[in-house]
Amino acid sequence: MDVRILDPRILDWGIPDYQTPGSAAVDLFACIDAPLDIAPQAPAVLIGAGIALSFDDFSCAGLILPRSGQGHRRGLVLGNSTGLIDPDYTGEILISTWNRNPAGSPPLTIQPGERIAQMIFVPVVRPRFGVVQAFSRSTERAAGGFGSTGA
Ligand SMILES: O=c1ccn([C@H]2C[C@H](O)[C@@H](COP(=O)(O)OP(=O)(O)OP(=O)(O)O)O2)c(=O)[nH]1
Repeated sequence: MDVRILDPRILDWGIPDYQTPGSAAVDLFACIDAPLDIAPQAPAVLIGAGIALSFDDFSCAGLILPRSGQGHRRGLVLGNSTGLIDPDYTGEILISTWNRNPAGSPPLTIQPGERIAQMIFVPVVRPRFGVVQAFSRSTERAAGGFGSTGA
């Protein structure tokens, strides 16, 4: 996969980490010029990750996820819950950054180069839909969900 480095500071912040063995994810850095305050419950802010990708083919996509520590401990999560990077997208990867803490909490300050999210790559399956009136195969679960099997 080709990557364009749109912000040269990425090279100092850790592009070698993109190949860390054992890590499933690529950390994404906040490419901002100065510390950025994000108020609790304010509309999500788009922060550039300083990279653009060219996927080798359309069999893979990227998913942007929160970092556990940032989200659980600090309250810094994604305004879109999960970001989907389509394999035909060649623009800068953007991180929808949201402070989920209660109104009245102090703002969260994002530092330039801070790792605010992470991205994984997943295979894409493209099932061919055949439109039917009823399914020919039955299952034990059928339409049961949302706790239908117990707590
Ligand atoms: O967190 C994100 C989510 C999306 N994108 C980029 C890559 C993605 O391929 C494109 C479109 O995202 P998506 O398909 O989720 O957006 P949409 O709201 O469905 O708009 P579109 O009509 O552009 O598909 O925006 C990001 O950079 N970061």
